[in-house]
Amino acid sequence: MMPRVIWRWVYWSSRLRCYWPYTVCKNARWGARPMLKVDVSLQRAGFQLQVKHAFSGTGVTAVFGPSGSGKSTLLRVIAGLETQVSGSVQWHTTDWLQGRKQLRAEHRKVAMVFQQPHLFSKKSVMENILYGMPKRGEGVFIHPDEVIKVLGISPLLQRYPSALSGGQQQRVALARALLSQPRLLLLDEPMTGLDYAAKQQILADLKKVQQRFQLPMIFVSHQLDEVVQLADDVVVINQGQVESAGPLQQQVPQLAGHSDGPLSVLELEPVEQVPQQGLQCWRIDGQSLWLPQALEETSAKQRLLVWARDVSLALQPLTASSLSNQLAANVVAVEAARHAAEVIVTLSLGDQQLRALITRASCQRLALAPGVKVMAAFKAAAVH
Ligand SMILES: Nc1ncnc2c1ncn2[C@@H]1O[C@H](COP(=O)(O)OP(=O)(O)OP(=O)(O)O)[C@@H](O)[C@H]1O
Repeated sequence: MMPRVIWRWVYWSSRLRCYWPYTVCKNARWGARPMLKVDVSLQRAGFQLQVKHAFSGTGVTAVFGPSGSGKSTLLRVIAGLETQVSGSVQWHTTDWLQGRKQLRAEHRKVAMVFQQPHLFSKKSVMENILYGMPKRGEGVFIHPDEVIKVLGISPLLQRYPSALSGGQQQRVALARALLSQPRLLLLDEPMTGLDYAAKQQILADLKKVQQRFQLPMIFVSHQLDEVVQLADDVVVINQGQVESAGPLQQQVPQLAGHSDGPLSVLELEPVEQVPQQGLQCWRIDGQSLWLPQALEETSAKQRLLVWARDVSLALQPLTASSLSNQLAANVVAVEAARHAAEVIVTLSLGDQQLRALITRASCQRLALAPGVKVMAAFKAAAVH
């Protein structure tokens, strides 16, 4: 009989996720709280990359910025694919770059997924995904069966790349990257050129991969919806330098500065309620939102990108309106917008913020000021 004290220890330590086999396995795989420290410089004709940043070694980091700002170059530096770089890149306690001395790309255990899937045309999907996998069991933490299941690619395994759509090819490239057993996954705009449905599928796959394998990811994008859906942290790059960096919610104003104007990112709680007429119910600040059903049903929290220009405000609930989603909120601040005739009204929804871009004239007519209660309405946008 195991003494009661040991049972208690096993029970509580596993509840607190500090049960030793868990801790040992996790640390053996990723190291305790790994971090990627980058301090590099790279000179090209008409362009200089000068980046100093400590990337989180967990979760998903988005590298966001305008075209030509150096996002892909930075990813290639991390992967070890740029020879003309100097400085330092350190993964946890291992130097990948020191001065001009580089650890070769294949020794970094980093996998990269590019805009183009680069599959072997003469190999089947199965052969493609097993291509970079270590031969024996050593160091194999991600099993092919699991990847096939998570990405739902079993019907494709016997096909050849020429018989796959662009989205399917990219999912195969992702499977191959995962089976190379990387400690870090780099994604360089993997959804470029895909249609809406294929893009949503890849986004859903990446979320599942992150949840299932807990693999740290850095992905490059200049698409705001991708960043909002995937990223825990955001690094904004401009003209080869880090302009700002931090958790997604903190970076919302910087993201707005490089996109189509002010916006909000709302965190929605799922509600156990049967979808009605293709709409699914979500909860925010104790209020309901009905939004078009996501591609895949989920019981997890979701993020919703709301453009401030799509939010309208009223002092009373709107009736006889096509706008079905209305939320009661409080005005927190009224600030000048880019155009002199407009203002940005920041509202609080519990501990979250929603921004509305309205005309200065409307703001005065409604006498909006901090503390005023309003109804905020916006068109239902799909949750992904
Ligand atoms: N192989 C190369 N040789 C010379 N210059 C290059 C090369 N690749 C990129 N550049 C230049 O380096 C700069 C940064 O390019 P990079 O591809 O990293 O930007 P980016 O932010 O990823 O852009 P995009 O979002 O358009 O892909 C640009 O000025 C680009 O023209």
